[in-house]
Amino acid sequence: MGRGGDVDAAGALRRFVREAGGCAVVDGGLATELEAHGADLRDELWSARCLLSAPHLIRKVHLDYLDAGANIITSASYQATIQGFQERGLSRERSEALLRRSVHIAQEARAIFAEGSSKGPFATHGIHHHRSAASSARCPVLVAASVGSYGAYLADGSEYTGEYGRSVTKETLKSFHRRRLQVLADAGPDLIAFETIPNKLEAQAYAELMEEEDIRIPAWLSFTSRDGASAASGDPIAECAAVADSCARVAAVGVNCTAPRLIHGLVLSIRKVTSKPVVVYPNSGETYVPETKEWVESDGGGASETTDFVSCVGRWRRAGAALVGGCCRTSPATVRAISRALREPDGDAASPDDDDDDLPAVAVL
Ligand SMILES: C[S+](C)CC[C@H](N)C(=O)O
Ligand SMILES: N[C@@H](CCS)C(=O)O
Ligand SMILES: [Zn+2]
Repeated sequence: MGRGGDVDAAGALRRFVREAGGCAVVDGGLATELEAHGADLRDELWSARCLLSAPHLIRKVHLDYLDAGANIITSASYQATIQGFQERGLSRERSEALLRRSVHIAQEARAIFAEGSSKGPFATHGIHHHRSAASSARCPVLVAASVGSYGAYLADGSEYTGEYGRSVTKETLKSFHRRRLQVLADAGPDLIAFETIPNKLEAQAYAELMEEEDIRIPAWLSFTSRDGASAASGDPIAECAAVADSCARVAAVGVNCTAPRLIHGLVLSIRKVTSKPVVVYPNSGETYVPETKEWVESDGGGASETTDFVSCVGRWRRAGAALVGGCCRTSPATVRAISRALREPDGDAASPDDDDDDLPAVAVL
């Protein structure tokens, strides 16, 4: 048994999910919402660029997601790496400070939101809004430190293919992520979100790093998929989820930045190999074009899929999802609708889903 043998990260997250009403709301796309507010992310650093140029905008977007009912907000560190910043001429110290800053900005937003909430239902940071049930005092907001995959750093869209080349081994990935993970963990987030993972190798690297660095902060491992059966690389999703299941420090496992139409089947496949909470935060269903860093409508869905996104939330929950949010090209409006859908009687786990027959019981629900 590893050093994490006495850790029950999944149990702690299950308690949080229960406090949140049985299914927690994760925020929506951060980078694409920054873009919607005018940030230009056509850059190798993508959203991490805003840590340098527009930290106030990052805080605003976090606040918008909190206003929309998010129980968990995710830091702007997805594409923030020490290597990426150093390639821009920043010192190691400054690079590490920017990583810490990403977590602190989210924590600042949470504090501002809490202060506004305590002044009454319509007083949050001076904006008249409808206080959501999800943001009740009973359920504290969690800050997740985002760790984007090695593919994110490559800035070539390989978080959607998992094609890192033969020379990239598990050790390469561990040494790439090690210091970054230490710095982010030291900044004091409540969770670590290893997200947009395209292959099993990177999941193994993360699980080993959590043990070797004795990271006590619960983490989730969230994969991308293009076919609904495997991670982007072609590694079966069940094998990827099993890696997460075998690590006591991993609190949840799931899928993000994947088309909504693939989510239901992926949740069912993941549930077959783990009783850890399942997290899903699909993108809009559009496809990312790395060369132009733009999104285009997909053949199989696109805009109409986005419209249907929220109507699927109850079904995903009945399939076993315990944390639901949005990824790229989703917005605070999406998160508000998810939050409402989960609070509706129909959004609960009471009605059995035909597809769930052969699945183990999940304690969180
Ligand atoms: C999740 S993708 C849309 C992030 C951006 C990508 N790594 C790039 O730099 O092009
Ligand atoms: N947390 C990141 C994920 C990108 S795939 C974001 O929302 O920008
Ligand atoms: Zn995304």
